Amino acid sequence: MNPSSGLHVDLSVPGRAQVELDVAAGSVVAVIGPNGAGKSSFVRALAGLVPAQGVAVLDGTDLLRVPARDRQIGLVFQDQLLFPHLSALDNVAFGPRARGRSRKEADRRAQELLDVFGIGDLSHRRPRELSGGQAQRVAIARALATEPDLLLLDEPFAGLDVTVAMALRIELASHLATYGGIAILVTHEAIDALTLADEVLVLDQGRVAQRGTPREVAARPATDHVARLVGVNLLRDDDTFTTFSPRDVTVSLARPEGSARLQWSGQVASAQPHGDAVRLLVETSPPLLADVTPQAAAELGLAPGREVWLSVKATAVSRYGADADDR
Ligand SMILES: Nc1ncnc2c1ncn2[C@@H]1O[C@H](COP(=O)(O)OP(=O)(O)OP(=O)(O)O)[C@@H](O)[C@H]1O
Repeated sequence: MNPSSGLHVDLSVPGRAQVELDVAAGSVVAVIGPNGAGKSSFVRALAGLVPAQGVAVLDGTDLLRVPARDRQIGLVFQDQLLFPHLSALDNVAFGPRARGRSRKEADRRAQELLDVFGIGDLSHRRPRELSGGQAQRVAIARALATEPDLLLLDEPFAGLDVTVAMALRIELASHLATYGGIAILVTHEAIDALTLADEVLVLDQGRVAQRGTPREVAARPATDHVARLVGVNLLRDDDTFTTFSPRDVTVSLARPEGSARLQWSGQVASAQPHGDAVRLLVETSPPLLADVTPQAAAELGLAPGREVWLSVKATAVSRYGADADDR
């Protein structure tokens, strides 16, 4: 990597986040982690919305030394609202105009972006005349319009209808594929981390718990949270990790016979449809996922609060880490 391109971060928001990170130009980084892990504090520090110590050097310039309004950054945050008195087109054209583009050129660019995000025909509408999903598309178009070197997206799909979120994800993915800048995306959804990102940054209690490609993080999650997010179960014994799929977990109401199996008991915390199955989150220690058929869920009364036993065959688990043979 050319030392003057890309992003080098070593920053601290005292008591909230401490992050060291190097990102190559053109990369998309997904930031994941449990509630309160410091994800928002980290991206808001880059945007200049919360005070931070340290450095964040983007293409040779330390952002933390640049006033927030002068940072070449596109923001899509839930609370960074659209200008209510401007049309969708004017909201998107605002940035390019403010940076000296002619009105005609800025409007042309804004219209192009609204077209890309499938709302070109709504360009004359004010924010209050748009649905949540449409307004969110305008916000993303606005963030991209200035061709920022760094794009920060804090849960851009939160609160949207599943279908709208999926469509927006696809549009954003195709845009990010050709975007030359760096994008940092905070998300609670595994699908974002796995499909949109080149790299995943896992935060936990304000610290970096893991970094890697989506494939690496999914194959070898370092925290319970990530394991559940990517849909595998993770047990940790010092430096050895054991993983198994929720599909390989047997759920029963009575303690399973036979000692050759790993087994746990706990209360069902949630039961959600998951493809053809019902995915249970069970409050064992640590919490585990189990997939059962809808028929089994109904027969066993697997609703939140139900006490169950979980078991898994030794042949269904894989192990990795210092003491495992690492296959
Ligand atoms: N304005 C604030 N002042 C002081 N502490 C804060 C403030 N905002 C957040 N915190 C604390 O900083 C820590 C990190 O919070 P942050 O919002 O960055 O986490 P997050 O990973 O984005 O969480 P979530 O997924 O819930 O949005 C938490 O302990 C939180 O309570």
